[in-house]
Amino acid sequence: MDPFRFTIQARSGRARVGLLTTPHGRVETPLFMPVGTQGSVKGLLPKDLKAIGSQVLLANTYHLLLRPGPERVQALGGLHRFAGWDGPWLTDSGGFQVMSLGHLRRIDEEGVVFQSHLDGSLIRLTPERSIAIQEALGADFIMAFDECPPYPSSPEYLKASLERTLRWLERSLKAKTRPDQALFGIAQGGTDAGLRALSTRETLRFDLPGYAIGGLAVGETKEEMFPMVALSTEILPEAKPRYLMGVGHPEDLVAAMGLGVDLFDSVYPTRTGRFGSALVPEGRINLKNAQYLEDKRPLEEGCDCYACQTFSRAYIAHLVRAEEMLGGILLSLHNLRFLHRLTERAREAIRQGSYGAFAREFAERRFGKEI
Ligand SMILES: CCCSCc1cc(N)cc2c(=O)[nH]c(N)nc12
Repeated sequence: MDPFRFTIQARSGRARVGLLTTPHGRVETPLFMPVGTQGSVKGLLPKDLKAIGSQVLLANTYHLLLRPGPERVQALGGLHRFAGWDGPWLTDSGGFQVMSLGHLRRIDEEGVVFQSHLDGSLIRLTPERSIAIQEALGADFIMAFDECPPYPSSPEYLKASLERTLRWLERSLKAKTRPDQALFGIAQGGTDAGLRALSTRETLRFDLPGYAIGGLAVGETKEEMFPMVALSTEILPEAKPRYLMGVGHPEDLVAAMGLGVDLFDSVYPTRTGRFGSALVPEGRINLKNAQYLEDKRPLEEGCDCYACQTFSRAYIAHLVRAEEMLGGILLSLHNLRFLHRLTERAREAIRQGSYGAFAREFAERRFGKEI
């Protein structure tokens, strides 16, 4: 039986609730995936991630290639055993991080050559090697090796790049050997509607368990991004999960879920938490601001997370000012719980057939008044 069945449980407009079966359990979509770049979601224990409703974690092939190395992770039982998370894992293919982190030396038909950001050593990544690494790491969802073009890029560059990504997808698929891993293709095309449609349609020529919308959330405006998301989900098949890569602001999740996106990831909630900010329905509060030093309220009234149930804004503001680790930990925990509660409420609204009302209520509270 297919280890990656995806069934639609409910619909409300273009939004949908899905049930996605994996070898490491069933998950409900739409869902937000915390990013555990080097095999850990910074500062948070796997048991606490489970407690706040995290379902799928992400890790970076690029980072784990550089340190500790896929062979070591494989010898130690694979990502699930190594990192103590028994739910589903997704690994990105490495190309994006090379272009955003590594010192890219060359990109050609074969793949990319980059200089490690750790020790400057030269490393080659190809579709075949990316898949071999992801197979050794043992994630449930693996990504085809792609190029995420820089923003902005010329139409000529976007077209040549998406065509190469399609050839790399074919090579990624040919290199895949494990039936217990789901390979997602990644559509590109930047913010050019014609090229975005071309890349999405050509990616669909490969019958895959899921499809990612790549090349967005790379610096373009929301006005440029969302028409591409809408165009993508109009073309992508209803019956397969859609993954919008790198999107993690609450308002963007609400808009994209309304367009039929099922999976999200972003470092935003944990990174902004480490920098001292909490996500709240009205937007974001920065605990470095002196106004919170005597504020007895929780980060967010009504939030059920450990940070909100146990501590005041005043205490967390103190921790942030004192540069205590616990400050970033509590804020990361709350911010992830905030996004998981948002997707939980979204799923309930979809089941009730009232996603439109849910999105309007969210927008009124988020944009209706200043904090
Ligand atoms: C662990 C991080 C996963 S998402 C990283 C990411 C983020 C964004 N915004 C775009 C892309 C993309 O186009 N391709 C790939 N492989 N990854 C992307």
